[in-house]
Amino acid sequence: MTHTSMTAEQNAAVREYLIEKKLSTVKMTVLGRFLSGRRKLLQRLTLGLPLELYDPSENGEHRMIVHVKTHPVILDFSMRLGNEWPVQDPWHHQIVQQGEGFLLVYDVTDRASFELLHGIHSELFGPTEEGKPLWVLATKTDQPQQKWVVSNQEGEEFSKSIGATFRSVSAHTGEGLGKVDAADMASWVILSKIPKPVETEGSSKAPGANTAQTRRFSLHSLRNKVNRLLHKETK
Ligand SMILES: Nc1nc2c(ncn2[C@@H]2O[C@H](COP(=O)(O)OP(=O)(O)OP(=O)(O)O)[C@@H](O)[C@H]2O)c(=O)[nH]1
Repeated sequence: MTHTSMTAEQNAAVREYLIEKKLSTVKMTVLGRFLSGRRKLLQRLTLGLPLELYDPSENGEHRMIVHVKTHPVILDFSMRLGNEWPVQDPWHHQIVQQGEGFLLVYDVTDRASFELLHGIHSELFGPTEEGKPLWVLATKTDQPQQKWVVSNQEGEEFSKSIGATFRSVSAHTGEGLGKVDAADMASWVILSKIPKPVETEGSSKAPGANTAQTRRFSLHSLRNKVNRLLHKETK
């Protein structure tokens, strides 16, 4: 699955949440092997910087404003620079807990970077992360086919097995790293932050959500729940 559209009910729920919240921040955690291309990917996504340009202020933290249903949303990305084996680093546990959405990045020309994602997911993710949207990003897809050691099919199968959305991206060409892609991510994370929507007959699946989060929304009860959440957050 590379992209799923939101239903009309889900779109309405997100719109309603944003009207009430005025300005939302979405915290994204970026995980992957060192040199897998996370930094360049974030620089492309948040600054539109081409591959050759270097941002001297780079520290693994990136922010951008996107517009979701015309409302501004701050996307706040965190990653750890140059870390070989993230599961041994307590800081990673912390950013996973703080994350509201996750980008699991591998380099299509580096099998170790793909294998590492299995370990990252099984060791860093627990019940608290259930229902938080995940994306598996296959990067450096501009590289010639003969350099690829992980096919998109393999990437998609892994992504599906962990309930994530698969995307093929390139910091070189900008594939999958436009403002529209960022706004789409923000929408799904916002939807996942709206608590306990009521299940009605039928279901619709959000990217990255497992079957436990497969729901449809009753707008009336959702409005009450959003109000309750906002009331709690402003206390
Ligand atoms: N061809 C190609 N090269 C890329 C792409 N993204 C990153 N690279 C190259 O891959 C190398 C690593 O990229 P980084 O973004 O620095 O990787 P990182 O995951 O942040 O790794 P650390 O620097 O160790 O934190 C650099 O030489 C980049 O120029 C891409 O989309 N296409």
